[in-house]
Amino acid sequence: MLITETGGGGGGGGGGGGVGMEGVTVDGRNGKPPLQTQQSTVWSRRQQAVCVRHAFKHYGSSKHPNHVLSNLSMTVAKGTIYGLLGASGCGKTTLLSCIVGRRRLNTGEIYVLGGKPGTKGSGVPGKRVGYMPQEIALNGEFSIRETMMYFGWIFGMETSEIQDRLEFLLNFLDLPSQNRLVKNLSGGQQRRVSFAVALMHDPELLILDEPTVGVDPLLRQSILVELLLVFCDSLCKLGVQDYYRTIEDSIEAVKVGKAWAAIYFGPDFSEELAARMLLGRFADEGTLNRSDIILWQDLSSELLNMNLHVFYPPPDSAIAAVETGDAWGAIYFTDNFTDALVARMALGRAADNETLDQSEMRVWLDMSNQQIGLMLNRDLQVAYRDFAQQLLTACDNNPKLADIPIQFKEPIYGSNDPSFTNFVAPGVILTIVFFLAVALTSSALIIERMEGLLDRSWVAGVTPVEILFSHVITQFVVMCGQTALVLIFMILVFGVECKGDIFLVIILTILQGLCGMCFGFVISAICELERNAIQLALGSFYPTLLLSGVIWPVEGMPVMLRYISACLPLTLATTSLRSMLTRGWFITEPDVYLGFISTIIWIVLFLSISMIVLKVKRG
Ligand SMILES: Nc1ncnc2c1ncn2[C@@H]1O[C@H](COP(=O)(O)OP(=O)(O)OP(=O)(O)O)[C@@H](O)[C@H]1O
Repeated sequence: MLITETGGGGGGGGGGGGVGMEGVTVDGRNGKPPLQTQQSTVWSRRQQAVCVRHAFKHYGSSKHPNHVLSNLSMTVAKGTIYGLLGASGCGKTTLLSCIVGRRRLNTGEIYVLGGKPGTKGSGVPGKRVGYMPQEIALNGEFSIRETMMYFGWIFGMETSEIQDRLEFLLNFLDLPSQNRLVKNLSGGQQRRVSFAVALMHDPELLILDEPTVGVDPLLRQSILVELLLVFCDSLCKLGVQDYYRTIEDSIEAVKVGKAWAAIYFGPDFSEELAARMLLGRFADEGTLNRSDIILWQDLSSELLNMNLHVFYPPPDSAIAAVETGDAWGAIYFTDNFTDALVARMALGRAADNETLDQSEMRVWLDMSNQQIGLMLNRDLQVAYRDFAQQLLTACDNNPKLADIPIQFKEPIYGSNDPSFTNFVAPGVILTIVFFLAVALTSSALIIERMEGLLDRSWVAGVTPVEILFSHVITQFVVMCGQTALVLIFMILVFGVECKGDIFLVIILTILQGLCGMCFGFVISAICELERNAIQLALGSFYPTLLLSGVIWPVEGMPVMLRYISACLPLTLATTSLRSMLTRGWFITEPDVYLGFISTIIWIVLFLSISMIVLKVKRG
């Protein structure tokens, strides 16, 4: 068992000396006293619970390094409680994170339970260690029971086994109902749940990073007592299976070869040992004696030593009306407009310039809204054509003379009266689904990282692939719900036409959602803080919206921008969805399948980047 406590923090920490108890002060520089070093052979290093040799660790660049560990060596023997004492910021947490395989030393060696942390087969990170980080490192939305189930399953425990252990720990650590949510527990209760998680799988090495930080002296004492009970309990599991009533009987059992060791705890052992730890060097002789574990060992075999393990964001007024926004357009007819128009039609090519000028109506439009402006423009031309046709008919002329000499046949795709809604709908659907999914996942890993939960999972042996896929699977359900809502609203409520295969439309939309989720994971893996993730997600929204052909057709962009556009995750998918919705094309058309292919490529790319970033950060 390895425990850290900040020195001068009001009496915490391990007092020196005593059976199975060691206290050590960490670091080097900044005027803090260095650790004592110990010599040992490779074989003996592997026999220890923890063995650190010539450890050097700095943060920052090699030009301006912040040295935290400087030539530190320490040994924690199996079967001992080891207290790591040091001033705040001297490097205790750094050392522990190297021991549990979360960080690497710059130089030096670390052996944990016989292997090097992070190497194959070492079991560290993994279930051989129980780790209680300095932060609570628990998911507040889980109940105590769900928390234990979550970590129990990670450690490969059976549900029944977890339930038994849960009941024991609830009782042992005096925890409230297992159905209480972690976020509703008091600070001290949350710490004890965190402690229970570290003890859950009965690990060989228990690593506690300031288990009593932020708790009142009474709770501090009770946590220490609990620690000691765990320690005693683990000792008893190791070799002493028979219980003898008196010391003499126990010793006799060793003498006659019935037991390998006799362990004796005094009558007030737990309280005395807690007092010894709280008082440190001020503990009196009596407390020291009464808190000693008295051990008679048969050292005739190395076996007993080998098996000892311990457990963690206008013209006038008409034009004025447009200017003030009270009208979308102003139309002015000259005083003799009708006569001039009749003369224009009757005179034909003989019409003079004044007749031509007086026969024109003048229009001032507010074109700030392209859709309303273009619609008024089109409606005015249609109104003129209808009026001219009636006039020509009345004058016994062929009304077709009023038409412009172009025949628009029935369109192959779409209608003669295209709606802007049908043009933007595919892009809008995909943009909404994509960015809702980004919002869903862009902070997932950050929250876990900030709460310390991610660190705890790494130490428990969970891999980046497992972390990522667990998020993909759980968030996928929510994303499917969001996708269904968007499609139902767009098609059933806003009447967006769907001429293609609805099944393919749904698949492509879900794939885009998945793509958005994976992009969110990239953001969440890269960013350390939630606000950076929000800025990156929002920052990527506008360029994507403008360059993906969602609002402005890609064909209308400068050539350079078209290339950039083709490289965005939404562009080919939007073209594909538009082809399916308005043209009714099937997946055999390149415009359609390219959208699917590009989306899948983006998903794989985003997942790979997230995984690589997670792996690099974990290392
Ligand atoms: N990720 C990091 N990047 C850069 N510097 C860091 C990082 N983590 C820790 N440090 C620095 O390393 C030093 C040691 O930090 P560490 O958390 O190991 O200390 P500690 O002894 O556990 O402190 P405390 O008792 O206050 O928890 C501190 O100066 C800290 O600012």
